[in-house]
Formats: sequence, structure tokens, C-alpha cells
Amino acid sequence: MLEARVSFAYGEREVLKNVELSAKRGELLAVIGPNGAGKSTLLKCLVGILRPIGTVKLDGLELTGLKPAERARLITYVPQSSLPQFAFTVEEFVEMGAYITRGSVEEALKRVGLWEKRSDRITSLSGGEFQLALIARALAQGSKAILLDEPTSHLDINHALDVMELLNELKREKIIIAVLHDLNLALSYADRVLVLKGGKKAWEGPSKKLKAQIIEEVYGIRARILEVEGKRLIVAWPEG
Ligand SMILES: Nc1ncnc2c1ncn2[C@@H]1O[C@H](COP(=O)(O)OP(=O)(O)OP(=O)(O)O)[C@@H](O)[C@H]1O
Repeated sequence: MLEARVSFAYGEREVLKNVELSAKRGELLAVIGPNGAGKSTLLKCLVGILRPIGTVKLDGLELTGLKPAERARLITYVPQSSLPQFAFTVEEFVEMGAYITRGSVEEALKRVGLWEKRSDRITSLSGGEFQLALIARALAQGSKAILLDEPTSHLDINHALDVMELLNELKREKIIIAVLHDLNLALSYADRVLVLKGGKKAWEGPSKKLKAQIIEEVYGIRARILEVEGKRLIVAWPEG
């Protein structure tokens, strides 16, 4: 279980105001909200890239006092994807994460379906494959929690679904939190949703209970939620 309550300011500018969250194994938590709401900052505070005021506990252990290296063994951050510029092989790229063993690299590459491509240049991967390589690198670290920042943002629907299916499997053994811009993916895959607006928690709860009214208020749009074949889908229009 990851439990946190954090506030954070960049200099004078307060961007997270006492945001509380909890995430447990078996449930995928999606963090959604408009641009600038503080989603990436929240993930960075949880993993320790930024130092928040407050508390971040993983299975009861307070993480805020730990050294970055100790913390990295417990909780891993998958940043927003940007294609790498250096011509490492896929396998070398996954090995570059900290605290990994050869065995864990092989297992991680097999898990995400990139083992056959392990000797290919990382620069030759598609955006979707590169995202999977980033997830493999996080998996190879063997941490308890993986936090992903917009893991589907550059992907077509097919590859986005591949990534979400993978997260759906991984949630059984790890705590998974993902910042998602695609509200339909969030509604389809997340068990719980945390909605941020202006650095504050606007709503949190089971994705099944997220109402169109919350989406309207937070994003300043008109929205309806439809049900199609058991899935909930958001349709949106500009306000006015
Ligand atoms: N390094 C920084 N220095 C100062 N302000 C920053 C910095 N990084 C982010 N901010 C500001 O903090 C606020 C929250 O940014 P953050 O990137 O966490 O939002 P976000 O919800 O992830 O946005 P997006 O959906 O656009 O990625 C924004 O107003 C942003 O301009």
C-alpha cells in the first residue's frame, strides 16, 4: 500500500496543496486532470525526485527520509517518453536502470514482449515499443511500486491498449499509478481515479463512480458518460 499526503512548491509557487492518496496492489490508480494541475509534480514527489512537505509511506515504511538510492529500490518512476538519442541495444538500455541483475533484465524483456528485439538498436524501436522498453527498465529494478507519467501519450490506440493491458497484469503484483490524459483509457482500465485541479484533489474514487459532472467542472467542458458493451466512455464538447 502506498499512502501519501503531500504539498509542494516550486520556489514561491505552491503547486500541490495537501494532496492525499492511497494506492494498493490489485488496483490501478489513474491520476487525471487538466494541463498544469500538478500530476507530474505529484508523481515526482512520490518517487523522491522532488522533496515534498508531508509523508509518503510504502507498506508502512516512511520514504521521505530515505536516500535516493534506497528509495529507488522500492519505487520506480517511468518518465514521459522521449526517444533516446544514443544507439544502445534494447537490452543495454534496460540494463542501464540501477540495481538490476542480468536475470531480471531477461525476465523484464520477456514480460513486455521485447526479448526477441533485445539486440536491436533502441533508436529503431517504435514509440510503443520504446514505452514498453521503459516499463521493462522499471520492472528490472524489482521495486514494489511503479509510477508512470503519461505512458500512452505518443501511442496509437492499439499500442496504448497493449501498455494498459500490461499495467493491468502488473497491478496484481505491484502498486501501479499512472498519469493518464486519455480519459477513456482511465475509465476503462483504472480501478480508482484521482482527479487533480489547480494542485488540489478535486475527486477520488472508484472509476465506476466518476460522474460526467466532475469532468465538466474540472476541465471546463460539457461531457456525457455513455455505456457501450459494459465500458464507460466519455464524450465531450466545448462549453458554451
Ligand atoms: N520545474 C518547474 N519550475 C517551476 N514551475 C514548474 C516546474 N515544473 C512544473 N511547474 C509548474 O507546476 C505546475 C504543475 O505542473 P505539472 O507538470 O506537475 O502539471 P501536469 O498536471 O503534469 O501538467 P501536464 O498535463 O501539462 O503535463 C504548472 O503550473 C507548471 O507550470
